[in-house]
Amino acid sequence: MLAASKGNRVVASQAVVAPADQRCGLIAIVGKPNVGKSTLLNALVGQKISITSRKAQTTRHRITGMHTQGASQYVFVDTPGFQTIHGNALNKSLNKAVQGAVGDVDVVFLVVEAGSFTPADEKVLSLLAPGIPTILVANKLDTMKNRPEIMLWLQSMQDRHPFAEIVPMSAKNDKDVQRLLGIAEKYLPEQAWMYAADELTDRSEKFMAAEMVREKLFRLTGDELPYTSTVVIDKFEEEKGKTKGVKRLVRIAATIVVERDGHKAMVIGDKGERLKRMGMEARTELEKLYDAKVFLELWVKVRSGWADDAARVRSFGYE
Ligand SMILES: Nc1nc2c(ncn2[C@@H]2O[C@H](COP(=O)(O)OP(=O)(O)OP(=O)(O)O)[C@@H](O)[C@H]2O)c(=O)[nH]1
Repeated sequence: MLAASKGNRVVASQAVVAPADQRCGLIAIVGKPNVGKSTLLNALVGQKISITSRKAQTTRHRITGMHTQGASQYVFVDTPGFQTIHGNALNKSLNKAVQGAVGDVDVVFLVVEAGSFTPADEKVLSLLAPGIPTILVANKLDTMKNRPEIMLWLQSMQDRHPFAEIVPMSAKNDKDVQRLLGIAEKYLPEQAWMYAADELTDRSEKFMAAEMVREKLFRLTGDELPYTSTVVIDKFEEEKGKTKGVKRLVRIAATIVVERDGHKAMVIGDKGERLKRMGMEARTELEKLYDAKVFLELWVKVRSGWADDAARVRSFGYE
């Protein structure tokens, strides 16, 4: 129920935060293996979810989770390559693509074990694009008991690199995690949220499917179609790829609900051309977003006055 309680909390805050006052930024969590990146991510997000961004410029990232609190939305991205850095891979597979993945985030959390900074840590640090604020997360502080030693180490870290911040903490301590969020907040650009504040459920991909069809619907019908038209997802089923390297399959059936017969004809278009195009475009984009094979069926239905009918709206799953 973590997601639900979180959802309630952030929805409440959403009501008072105007888009002009919002902050939203992409954060890459990097570090050599076993320093606690996953533990930290899970603690920051509340639960691990997989969702992709609506923002075109972030398609190189896989969004692993987000956290919305007060006026700020933290969007955590995966950086393929960094997560698997070890041994020989350091020299072989660390290439420009990996660097690119962290080249356009707003903040980097470089996670290391407090009290230690090995050549592997150094390597990760050297791959970070200059100019992006990097917060050194000195994790597993709880395992270090010697205070003077910690102070000396922190000092040496300060001398080593112009980190934006150095945060000694434990990913297993909720207060520390909150403190990290507070410290990182000022590095999030002042811009509107990319996601709804409560978009933290496993229904996110389904939500994205409706959004995508809706986007095509309005783009391809121009201003003719009233905004009361909507998209309902009737079916969203996924089959995991059983073989390694084979993409999972997502089957979606969606209904575009319009108010009048005239609107239905408009959506379908001449010989069904428009509806076909909507389906094709939405499918292509969803395949990219989900990194999956997508089958998308689109239907159009007329529901006169449906938008005024609260019970019916509820039955469509909009509450
Ligand atoms: N004592 C202590 N242990 C921690 C802390 N954070 C993580 N760990 C432990 O460190 C181990 C590695 O944590 P992960 O979160 O899997 O580390 P990771 O960096 O994601 O590892 P890779 O997936 O190999 O890159 C686990 O056993 C965690 O329980 C911490 O703050 N204190």
